Amino acid sequence: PGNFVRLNINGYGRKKSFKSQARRPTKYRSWKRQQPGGGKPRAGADEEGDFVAEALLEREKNSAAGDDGVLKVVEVAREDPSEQNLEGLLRKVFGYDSFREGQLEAIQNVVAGESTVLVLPTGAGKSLCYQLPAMILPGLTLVVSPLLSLMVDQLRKLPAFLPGGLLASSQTSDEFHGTLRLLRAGEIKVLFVSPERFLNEEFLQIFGDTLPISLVVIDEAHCISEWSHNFRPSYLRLRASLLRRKLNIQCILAMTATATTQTLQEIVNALEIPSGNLIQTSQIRENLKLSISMSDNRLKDLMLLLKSPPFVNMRSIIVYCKFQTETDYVCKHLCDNNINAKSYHSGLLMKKRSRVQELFCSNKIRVVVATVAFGMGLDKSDVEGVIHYRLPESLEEYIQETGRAGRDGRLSHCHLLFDSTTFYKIRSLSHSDGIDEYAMSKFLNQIFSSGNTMGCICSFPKESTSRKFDIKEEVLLTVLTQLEIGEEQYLHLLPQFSVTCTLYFHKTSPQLLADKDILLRSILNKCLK
Ligand SMILES: Nc1ncnc2c1ncn2[C@@H]1O[C@H](COP(=O)(O)OP(=O)(O)OP(=O)(O)O)[C@@H](O)[C@H]1O
Repeated sequence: PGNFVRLNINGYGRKKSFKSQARRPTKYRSWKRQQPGGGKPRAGADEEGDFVAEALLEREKNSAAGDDGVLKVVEVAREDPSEQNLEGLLRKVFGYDSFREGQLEAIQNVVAGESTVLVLPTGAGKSLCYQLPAMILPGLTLVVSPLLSLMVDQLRKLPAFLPGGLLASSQTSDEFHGTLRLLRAGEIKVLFVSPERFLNEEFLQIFGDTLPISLVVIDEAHCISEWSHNFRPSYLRLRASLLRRKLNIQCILAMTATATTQTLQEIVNALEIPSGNLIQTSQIRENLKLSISMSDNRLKDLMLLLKSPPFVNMRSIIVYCKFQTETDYVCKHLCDNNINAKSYHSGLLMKKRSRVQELFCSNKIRVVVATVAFGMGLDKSDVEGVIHYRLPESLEEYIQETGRAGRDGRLSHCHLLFDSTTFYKIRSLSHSDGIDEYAMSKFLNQIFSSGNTMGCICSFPKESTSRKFDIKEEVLLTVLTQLEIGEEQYLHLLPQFSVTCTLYFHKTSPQLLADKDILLRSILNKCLK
């Protein structure tokens, strides 16, 4: 007693506590061991680690299947990126006969070093538009992606001959340095990065002058816009001026399936993309038949829908719900009524989620009842039906989710169960991102109060700060990010972390140490004593 303090940086966290020096359990420990030069896989590696490890293992198998002819085709396309030569590369490496609409133009732009926005519908083949250039371009291709599961999925799908790596915020220092070694050895050509990690000091130090970057790809670029359905505050730092200044980036490829005119404008402005370099094909999916019905009893209507044509004859259906509990509840109801269904949401263990996805992809489950977590990165071409059990919160969200159906081009059906209670709830929530001047000034006061002047570090537990000022966590982060990236840099955001740990002080008391070290002092201020 008296010589230790429990830190709970976010006001909540893992139940386990870790003594100083002890390595905290990692999501990716097994990953590093699968990398060239790594050791044996760890017994009991955790779920997400296994997932990443599998992706890398699969890639290793793929790369063994490469052949010398590829290098020749790459060389030819590099010398002269004509349609014919790029098609040669497409056939040799990807096994496709021809480019789809928008692909060739995007690839030729990028290879010529021209920043481009690519708006293609879901499943139209956007990934190819950076994968193919990455083989030709001399430097590294960086891909910023909003979700770890998306990054893992894309890493898994990289063709042989295109070695990839991944940097996400939850990696340990060992894993980070493992990827760094591979990068420096030139063993990584495409690097996936989370937006939180991108452009932070540690990240910038990696590059310096030694690792030239040929292309930055911003996947799901609509996350840049505060008006999009999926705004991510950390995407705000993705601006052309910053990229140029900090990493000497000249060419950016922004990709999205769903962007309104306003969102597109924000993307183009932030990334300084010339107006002529917008490639957009029709976002209308002609093969999707959309329908809607008013419903006072959604569970009953869902059952009816699934038991009547056209849904009764379908092999693959996704039912989208809003909440995890709703997902489980609806799924149980379907199973009780002899419908072969499984639920999928981010509350399930990664292993269980992969299993559900696998069973669905191999047509062993007919219906997946899921939250929005199921979909991004799902590339099952023959999903025949998508049912919205709840109203989506925006049109873009609806387009993304219905976009999972009919990726093979065959006629597919999407039905929305509309109920007025959800509608009014969503309508009132749509104003909840607002923030009044009083709350804002109280929050700013706390950040810049006399104790927190220049050169000081302060930390905010997200949950309690959000409660205290009655401002949503995402809005808080948006405000902080704006203070960092505006014309004047008022503060510098350090990476977020959420762990609970116990520190033991053996000789000097924490208070004495705190007098000498501002970091320790501000950490101690947040501790549960
Ligand atoms: N030129 C092509 N010819 C045939 N198939 C292609 C071609 N380009 C891409 N594909 C295939 O189309 C599928 C969808 O591609 P991809 O995952 O890149 O789509 P996407 O546009 O990123 O979709 P989403 O926005 O839903 O993630 C993949 O299976 C891919 O292999």
